[in-house]
Amino acid sequence: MSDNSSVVTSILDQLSALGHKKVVFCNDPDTGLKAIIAVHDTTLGPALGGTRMWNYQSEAEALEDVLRLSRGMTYKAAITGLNLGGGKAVIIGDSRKGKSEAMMRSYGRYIKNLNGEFITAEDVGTTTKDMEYIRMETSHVTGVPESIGGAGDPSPYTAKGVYLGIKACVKEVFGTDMLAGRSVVVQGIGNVGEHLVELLRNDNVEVFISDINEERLQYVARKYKAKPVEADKIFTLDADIYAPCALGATVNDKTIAKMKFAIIAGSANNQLADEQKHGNLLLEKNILFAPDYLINAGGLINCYSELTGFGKKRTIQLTENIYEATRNVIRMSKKDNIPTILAANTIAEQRIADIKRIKSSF
Ligand SMILES: NC(=O)c1ccc[n+]([C@@H]2O[C@H](COP(=O)([O-])OP(=O)(O)OC[C@H]3O[C@@H](n4cnc5c(N)ncnc54)[C@H](O)[C@@H]3O)[C@@H](O)[C@H]2O)c1
Repeated sequence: MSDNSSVVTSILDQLSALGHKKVVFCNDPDTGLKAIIAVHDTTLGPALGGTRMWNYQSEAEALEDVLRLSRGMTYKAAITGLNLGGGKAVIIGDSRKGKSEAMMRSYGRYIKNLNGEFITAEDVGTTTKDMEYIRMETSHVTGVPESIGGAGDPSPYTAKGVYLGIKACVKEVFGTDMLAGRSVVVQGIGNVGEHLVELLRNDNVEVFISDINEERLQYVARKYKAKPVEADKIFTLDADIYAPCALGATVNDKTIAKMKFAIIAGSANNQLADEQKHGNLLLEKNILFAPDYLINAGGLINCYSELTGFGKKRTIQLTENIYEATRNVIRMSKKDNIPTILAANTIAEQRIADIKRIKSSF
């Protein structure tokens, strides 16, 4: 009895600590589905966030991930000016072997039961095909294939936003946003990473790449004339920019100590292992950090356009705003001598507070 109650208390404590509204645990033995849906905040609109499928070592690890990721979505939508709240979901399992139509449709039925409070899209380990299965059960899904009326793969827009975020940082550090002659390390050359490598190589940037998938590493290296690097060597490289495009928490005590980069700007969510501590450490080391949720919003913008019916032109316009939004955050960080992540959080929180106020008055 006491064991159980302490587990319940600790889960609810975790929700309170990050300000979550709701978490739904999905368990369907018939299809093997084990998922957690987290709704962080819905002040600005329905909570939209991708579904990640990952082989988590434990349920506690999966819960921690979904809580951190869903909070990030609230901030991402807020700073991007979208009328969306923040949510995220994780499915526990191996995306290469553990998926089936039945599992995805079962998961879709859990989303349906949330009556529009949560809307999903792809993330690491899920594809447009999975979104198509979810769509068979609920309309609360985006990122479905273009052939059935969706906005398709969000990754090119995410990569474009990251590229513009890099340019905004380069302008700050080097006085011009021309990228030719600069060097960038792209960690993780999956959907977003590959598009980013292409954009950078088109600008004659020297690009180093690393990925745990050796076959993919060699393929991308050949295709774009990028330079493969062993995973454990990247943090000591003498390059201008580090672009994390794999998983989170790669900016931590150990890696910061080795870094000689001038800029960190990539697509991975939650790059700082500890926002406060590592945001400050980067400020002290004079490494300019582009807040991840600000510059990787292109994919969310694409989903928003699908939801609202705005179309590609609007997606491109909103994605292009990322350059100026990044410059604004850098300006605020310099003026107040605070980490860029803190500046971005302040702008996002202010928008949420302002809209909460008008919604409560009439
Ligand atoms: N796809 C989007 O539109 C989008 C939008 C916003 C944020 N993101 C974030 O960007 C990141 C990349 O997304 P994606 O869609 O390209 O995912 P992906 O799964 O297509 O690619 C991730 C790549 O990282 C590699 N990888 C994993 N661990 C690694 C490690 N330790 N070192 C080097 N490589 C490693 C994988 O092998 C894979 O090739 C994720 O963190 C995701 O949450 C993606």
